Amino acid sequence: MSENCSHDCGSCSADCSSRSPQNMIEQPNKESRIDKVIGVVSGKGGVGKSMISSMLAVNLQRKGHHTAIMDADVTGPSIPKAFGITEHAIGTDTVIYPVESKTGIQTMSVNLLLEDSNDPVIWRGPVIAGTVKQFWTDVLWKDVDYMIVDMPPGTGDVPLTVFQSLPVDGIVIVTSPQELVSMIVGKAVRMAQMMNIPILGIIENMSYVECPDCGKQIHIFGESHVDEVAKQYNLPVLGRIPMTAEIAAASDAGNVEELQGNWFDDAVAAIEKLS
Ligand SMILES: Nc1ncnc2c1ncn2[C@@H]1O[C@H](COP(=O)(O)OP(=O)(O)OP(=O)(O)O)[C@@H](O)[C@H]1O
Repeated sequence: MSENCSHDCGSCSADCSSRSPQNMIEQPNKESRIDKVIGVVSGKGGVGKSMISSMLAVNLQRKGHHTAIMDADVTGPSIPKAFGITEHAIGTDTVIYPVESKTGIQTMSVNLLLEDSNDPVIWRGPVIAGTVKQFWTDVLWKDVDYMIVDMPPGTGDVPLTVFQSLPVDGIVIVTSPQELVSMIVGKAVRMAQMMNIPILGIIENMSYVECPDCGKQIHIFGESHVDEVAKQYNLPVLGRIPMTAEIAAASDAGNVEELQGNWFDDAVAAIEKLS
């Protein structure tokens, strides 16, 4: 325990004996039902974490599970755009209702609450972290089998809040071949261990480009090191997602629910095993 311990574990990440993460878990809205919560994390921005979060939700929903996405990336919210959601969330004095995507995935994002979704969110860390907490406590999540939480990149205030306040059942780490994979995975692993949260595995995005003529996989960022790193931390690789024009176009046009492909099968199976 730190000499200056204020006994407020919410503002401290020290791995000490007096930490009891379970005690800090917030209660969801009393009418919500949320079974499993899966966090999607990455070491830095732009590796495709939001795209992967969206596709995990899309594939789980396709398999008949009631699915939700919480966009905890408050300053860089991308979920409504990926799903083509333009309406605002509505609420009463006591609850906020999530907005449903075309296939019925329940979504909540700060962009659904802003008057103009182009407005920047210029809030300090504790306000952002408080917003994410409210997404859990004040939103009425109806009958959710799997909630995917799209985390902001890194290991800052908001991931810490999510890990401490939400009963996260597992995390998926997203990397890309050009990242310093070993260091980034190492940090995510350590954070999850400190919070006692299981790691389901690693997904490598933008792994390769496939030649449209011969089908050869071209590793434009160089050979991947994800296998070595996965072995080092004893984690499975849950997917290698190619860089494709279809993926880019679908997330830009709000059509992620129309994307086909079996790239997420292993990750979905790992999530389903949580039940
Ligand atoms: N496999 C892929 N193939 C093609 N485009 C992709 C792929 N993955 C992601 N993209 C595109 O890259 C951009 C960044 O992706 P995304 O928003 O999911 O990243 P992110 O890691 O969530 O970023 P941030 O954390 O900065 O919000 C998006 O325009 C997305 O459509």
